[in-house]
Amino acid sequence: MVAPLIDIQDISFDYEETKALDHISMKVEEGDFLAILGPNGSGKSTLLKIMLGLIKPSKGKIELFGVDSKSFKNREWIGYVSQKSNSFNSGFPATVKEVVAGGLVKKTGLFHRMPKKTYEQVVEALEAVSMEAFIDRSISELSGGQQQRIFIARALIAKPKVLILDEPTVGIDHENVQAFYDMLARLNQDKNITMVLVTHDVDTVTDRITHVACLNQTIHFHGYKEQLHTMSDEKREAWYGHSVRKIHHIGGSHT
Ligand SMILES: Nc1ncnc2c1ncn2[C@@H]1O[C@H](COP(=O)(O)OP(=O)(O)OP(=O)(O)O)[C@@H](O)[C@H]1O
Repeated sequence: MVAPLIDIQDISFDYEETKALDHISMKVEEGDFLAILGPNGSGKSTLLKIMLGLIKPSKGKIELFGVDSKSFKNREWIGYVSQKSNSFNSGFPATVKEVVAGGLVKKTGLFHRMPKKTYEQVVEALEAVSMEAFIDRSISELSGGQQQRIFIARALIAKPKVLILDEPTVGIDHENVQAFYDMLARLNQDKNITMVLVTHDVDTVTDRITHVACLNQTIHFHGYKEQLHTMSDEKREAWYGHSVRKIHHIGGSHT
């Protein structure tokens, strides 16, 4: 049997006084498109950072591709687009191709002329996010949504098997959010990239995802989105407090 790509085993995490995660166990399997949902402060970003190895759990362990994360070497298999990736200084002088090439694991340094192979890799990554026409543009001239696609291309150029995105649609206007999630769904289905994302766009993301994890310090539900309606009202209340109505349509429940 193939090992889960991410296997979180009974982890807890405290920031000094604050308990952020409490005995979390969950697995992400190859091909999943998982949305992690939860109210503000429920530990979503903390969980992503643990998956990425940016912070170590206070308790428990995590295996990546079947290997204990402490000895996992193939970090390039896990791509990451952080929440604030597109909120850089608007005067940032780089071109799109320079930003995307910056995602290569083996960097060739700063170049006057980009090597042909690097250029081809940049084009391929930009094609995957339908942004190849923007290759020579300055990144600072692009819209928030276009910049976010460029940062995804920057993650894709290293050929990750999993892409982890923290609220990727922040700064993207409403009309473009649908198209953005369609693009992620294509990467998931056509390029077999497993997707893990944190989002508040519950309405828009529902059609594209396969799995949902409902987090609020602990996991209140994790499974196929179609099964979410089996979650009891008490669990929903414990998970999301007063805003539970917001997510009732996922999984086919209309209560
Ligand atoms: N660097 C930090 N130092 C101390 N406490 C922190 C730190 N980062 C997060 N926290 C606390 O840990 C808890 C979980 O935070 P986290 O950022 O993981 O939540 P989140 O679900 O991503 O929130 P949001 O939806 O608002 O982005 C919160 O109570 C938060 O205040």
